[in-house]
Amino acid sequence: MSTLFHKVSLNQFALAYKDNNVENIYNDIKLPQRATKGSAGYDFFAPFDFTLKPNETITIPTGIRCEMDENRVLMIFPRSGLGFKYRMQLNNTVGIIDSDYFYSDNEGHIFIKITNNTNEDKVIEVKKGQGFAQGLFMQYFLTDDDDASAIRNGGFGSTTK
Ligand SMILES: O=c1ccn([C@H]2C[C@H](O)[C@@H](COP(=O)(O)OP(=O)(O)OP(=O)(O)O)O2)c(=O)[nH]1
Repeated sequence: MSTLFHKVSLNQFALAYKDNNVENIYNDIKLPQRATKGSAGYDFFAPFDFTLKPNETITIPTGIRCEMDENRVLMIFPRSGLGFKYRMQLNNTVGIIDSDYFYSDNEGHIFIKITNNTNEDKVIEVKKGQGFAQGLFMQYFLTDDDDASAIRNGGFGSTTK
């Protein structure tokens, strides 16, 4: 039984983050953490600075992968602060990280895609190390006649034929 965040390898991170400075950015990546004893969400920290003008979108390679038991799922939500102040939104509304994603060829690298959906013309500025999304672990259940047996490899529609 385990539930643990890990970093993806430097090579894997470099496939998604193409920059001369990739090694420094990678070394500074922090594993998600809860802010307080009673917090439900593990904050995901920005690996680098980014700015989003109104209606702009960015896909953040978090550098993080998550190992968890088969009956768990990690759900990614916005942090309330950025949502309340700026209408920052996840493009998929909620990110679903499946337990078998960890074993994908991409090491289960978690991507978080967000958009500045402001209706007040606000610019979102997120600094490296700032929490910009949060992940919640949940338990899920199966139907009595469930017989899913396919093996996942990859994300975002990889199991859709
Ligand atoms: O915001 C997200 C959402 C998903 N994923 C990864 C983890 C997840 O296990 C995988 C597949 O996501 P999901 O099941 O939501 O996508 P799908 O479009 O239903 O594809 P699939 O057929 O691969 O299940 O992509 C992310 O990295 N970030």
